[in-house]
Amino acid sequence: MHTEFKKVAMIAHDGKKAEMVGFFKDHMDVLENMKIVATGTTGSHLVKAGLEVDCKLSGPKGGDAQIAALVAEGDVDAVFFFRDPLGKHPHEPDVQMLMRVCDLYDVPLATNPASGKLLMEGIRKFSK
Ligand SMILES: O=C(CO)COP(=O)(O)O
Repeated sequence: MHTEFKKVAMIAHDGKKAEMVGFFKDHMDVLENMKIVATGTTGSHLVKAGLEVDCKLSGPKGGDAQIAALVAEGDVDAVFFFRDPLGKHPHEPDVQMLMRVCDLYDVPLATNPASGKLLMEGIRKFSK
């Protein structure tokens, strides 16, 4: 199991971006000690909220696939992916692939804010 958290990925579907920004601000104390990578549009929102973020392509243009590749390479230690279960996503195969790769490599994946909070508390504990 992952006990060292150096880099996390943050991704949110459009209907969840506001919640992701709030979540990001609420956990600034943990995140400021970490590298952050994000899909393009999510990342641009997070940059505005105040931290350095490595912004990949937008999700529908391949951003989820880029983050999946980082997970497969062992370069991402946890994924926060706030999904919108009511939305339609043209890149659903990429979304499934990212989640599958997290399961394949046993990388923690939080797909909603409630599980995100619990994962962040775990990261906080291991980072002490
Ligand atoms: O589509 C996404 C996740 O599947 C998110 O991508 P953006 O952050 O570019 O909107």
